[in-house]
Amino acid sequence: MSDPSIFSANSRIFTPASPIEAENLLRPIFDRSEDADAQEVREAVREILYDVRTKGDAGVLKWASSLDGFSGDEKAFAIDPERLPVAWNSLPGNVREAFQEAKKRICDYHVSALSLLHDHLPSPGKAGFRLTPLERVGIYVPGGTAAYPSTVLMTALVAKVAGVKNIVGVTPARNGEVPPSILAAFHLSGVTEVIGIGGVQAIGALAFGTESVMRVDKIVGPGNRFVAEAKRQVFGLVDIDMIAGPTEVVIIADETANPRWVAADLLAQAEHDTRSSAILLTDSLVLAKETAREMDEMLGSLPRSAIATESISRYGYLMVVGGMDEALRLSDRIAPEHLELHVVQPMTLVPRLAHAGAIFIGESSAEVFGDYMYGPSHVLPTSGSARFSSPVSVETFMKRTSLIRGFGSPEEQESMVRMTALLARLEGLEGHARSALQRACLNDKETI
Ligand SMILES: NC(=O)c1ccc[n+]([C@@H]2O[C@H](COP(=O)([O-])OP(=O)(O)OC[C@H]3O[C@@H](n4cnc5c(N)ncnc54)[C@H](O)[C@@H]3O)[C@@H](O)[C@H]2O)c1
Ligand SMILES: [Zn+2]
Repeated sequence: MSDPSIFSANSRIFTPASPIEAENLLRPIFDRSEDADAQEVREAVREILYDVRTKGDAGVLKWASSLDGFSGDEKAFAIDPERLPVAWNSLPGNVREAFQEAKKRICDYHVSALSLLHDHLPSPGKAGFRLTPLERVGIYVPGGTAAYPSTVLMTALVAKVAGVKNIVGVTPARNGEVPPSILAAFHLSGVTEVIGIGGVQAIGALAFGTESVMRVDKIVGPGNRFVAEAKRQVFGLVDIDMIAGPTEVVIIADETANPRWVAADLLAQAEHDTRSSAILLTDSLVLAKETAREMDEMLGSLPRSAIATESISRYGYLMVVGGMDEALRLSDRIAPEHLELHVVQPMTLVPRLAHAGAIFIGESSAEVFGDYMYGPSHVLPTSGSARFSSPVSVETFMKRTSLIRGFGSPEEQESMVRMTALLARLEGLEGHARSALQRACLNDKETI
């Protein structure tokens, strides 16, 4: 653990002489999830999931009580739905107003995203597809060390807009209680089925089903490394949105950027978690030095300075590179969850960047607004997975069914019968060939 009183962000300024040196310096951020404890986490998760799968509610109870101090029986898993509106009404008026505004923006964005998705119903002789919402989805809301009601809105509202009928919220009770802000957020999102258990045992209950928890089709939502590993292990039995790792931001900035804003945005990311990563890529040594000075000053009064200092000292970088091209290349290599562009003409960089969960264009578009107020979900691919996966969206909660409606003409049919039978026999599947041949319009079927 770094000592916040002697740490200086200046020690995190790097001036690599070559692209390969820059990549080597950044290597620790790629290994954040694979530290010495990774194997232990996998084993611990396997044991808990085994208990839940084989013992049902008794398995859930065992781990909820030993890990989270849960007291009560399995009837206490489900939270009385009448408590949700009570929790909502207990929030101060200005907080309710902010939540309602967030809800409006999230719904507006996802309704418009949904309007771009269309079924393609096939005309005779064509193929198409249909999109259907999932029937039953579990929304995991983390709650081990802090309450994240914003995550309820950023997942459950998206599921609602997508048309999911049954949404079950799961979140750990801390000291026997689910924070009222979480219950209030479920109420605002229209979720009435809430289960007050968390961690691996909750993921197991959702995936396998127990006597008191009905299994779901998909589990969505972030969580700590135990939750992420549990989702990885149940994937296949149910679908999952992604395996969320520690959060990160990359800021690409030129000499025109405001170092105070850059510093504030780096620290906002760093305060999440000791394994968060906050990275500045700039072509200006002056900006890097001023940003370091601002960070040191801000860290002094930040309530979570111990966490932020720890994450900056391990995974924070103020990297001075040879030019914007190199900054863009490194950013794409990192494929950050969040990418901010503090440069003169930020829109010109967007087409040149292929990999990021969300791009915040221009220095006014701070990532923290994305956590709460911009419409797109703040549940985004982390740890470089933006190279191959997408943010939570309406499509997360939908699936596609192919629709097939015959061939366009007797001639086409005849030709397809012939080719299908040929390929089926090549694969040794005579039953397939005969099934196709049943549809032949030829006079002499045996000649095929
Ligand atoms: N990406 C996002 O959008 C987003 C949003 C909010 C939070 N988060 C992340 O979610 C995470 C929240 O973590 P958290 O811990 O506060 O809550 P959590 O709900 O993810 O995890 C708490 C649970 O972990 C289990 N657990 C704790 N120690 C364990 C052990 N030794 N063995 C087995 N299980 C154990 C407990 O059962 C507990 O209920 C953070 O990493 C945070 O950064 C991400
Ligand atoms: Zn954040």
